[in-house]
Amino acid sequence: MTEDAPKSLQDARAFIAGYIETPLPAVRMALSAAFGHVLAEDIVASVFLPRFDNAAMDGFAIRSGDIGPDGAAVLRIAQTITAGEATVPELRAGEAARITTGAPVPPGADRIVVQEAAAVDGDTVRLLVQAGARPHIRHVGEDVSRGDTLLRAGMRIGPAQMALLTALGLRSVLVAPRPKVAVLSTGDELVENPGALAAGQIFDTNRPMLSHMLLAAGAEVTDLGIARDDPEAILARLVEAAADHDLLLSSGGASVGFADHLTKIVARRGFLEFWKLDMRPGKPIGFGDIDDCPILLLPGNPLAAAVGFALVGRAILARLEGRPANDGGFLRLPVDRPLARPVGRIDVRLGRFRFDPQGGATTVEPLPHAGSAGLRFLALADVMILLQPGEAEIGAGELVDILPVWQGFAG
Ligand SMILES: Nc1nc2c(c(=O)[nH]1)N[C@H]1C(S)=C(S)[C@@H](COP(=O)(O)OP(=O)(O)OC[C@H]3O[C@@H](n4cnc5c(N)ncnc54)[C@H](O)[C@@H]3O)O[C@H]1N2
Ligand code: MOO
Repeated sequence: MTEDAPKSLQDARAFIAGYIETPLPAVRMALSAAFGHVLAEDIVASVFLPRFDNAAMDGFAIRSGDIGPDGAAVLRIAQTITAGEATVPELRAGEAARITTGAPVPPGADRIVVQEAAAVDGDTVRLLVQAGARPHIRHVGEDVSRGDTLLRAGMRIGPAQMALLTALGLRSVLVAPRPKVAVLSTGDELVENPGALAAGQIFDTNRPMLSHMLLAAGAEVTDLGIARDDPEAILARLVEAAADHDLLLSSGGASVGFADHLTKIVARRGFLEFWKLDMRPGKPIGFGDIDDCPILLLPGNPLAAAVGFALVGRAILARLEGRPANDGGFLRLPVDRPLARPVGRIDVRLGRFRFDPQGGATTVEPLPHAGSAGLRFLALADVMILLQPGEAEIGAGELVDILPVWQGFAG
């Protein structure tokens, strides 16, 4: 580590933004396979949406000139147009076309009158157009014009982006590949579930937790299993994985105990860029590389591991995918009760949304802080709350930084 290695969370995130300068090389991928990936190109519309004028309501397409001064029109039903119709004859004066929502508007027609305002009698229809009634036509290009830049490189393809790209008719897109992340748990006390626990042993909870946090964040996960507290065994697994992964993630052995080997391993084989941040839980977080593959050392305490992943791990993934490491900062919500302010370091607390039944603002209710080894309240939490250090107490209603515990594809 160098003298000026980051000590604060903010500096650590800024460091990562600079450390991972270039995103993973972009790949062209079938649109159908691209869900969850981050765009590596701007998307510029090559078509208009809608592609043709179409009816916004079920009813009758007419010419406004046929409406009398009293708003009434009696017209001959000359054609029926359903959605999907390929060729539509022109609508002449005195004619109406029965039409369904989404069907192409016939040339000559300039408004749809809803069927609720129509009385059909054989092949004629009597329509009553209310003053100020809307024409109910969706015009070519009113949603998207050819040449519009719709999505920017760095945006993730979620369900709505998928719908838009599909509507444009794109077959493939240029995206960042999913970062390949290898996850290793370390500790002599750890046992895989299912399995039998002997005295002093516990189930490895960090690996399933972190793996699913990674998957939810859009990564591809390799399970490296559990390594004993043996530096050579740990190193061997990490070196092997470094060859074909974009990030290594370890948990446990990150602190100062005589059986904590991770920082020494990284410093020996690669370079330890930073270790120990001014925050709690998550203090012994470390970051460096092994054989040029970035490695994030997470503490063994489950809450500390979750906090470290949420605050530093997601920032690394963001950079690998070509997104900013600190997507516009944190969300802020008012806390529902006073809280002691930490001194000299960030305190990360767990919180739950409180929706006001009277329709007032949503607030955050801090959950009890039961130490960084606890799992119970993490399982009840919606968010992590970042309490910035300072003097004055945090008052009820004061805005605090929050970030989701469980984040689906959102940076
Ligand atoms: N003398 C000091 N002791 C400790 C310090 C310190 O500064 N000085 N820091 C404490 C803090 S803060 C944390 S956080 C922990 C982090 O320790 P390690 O990263 O070295 O983790 P371990 O010692 O291996 O384990 C800590 C704790 O977590 C349990 N654990 C580990 N891996 C898993 C897993 N995969 N699933 C579930 N639970 C796991 C482990 O059994 C321990 O109970 O160090 C403090 N100590
Ligand atoms: O980082 Mo440790 O979990 O604060 O206790």
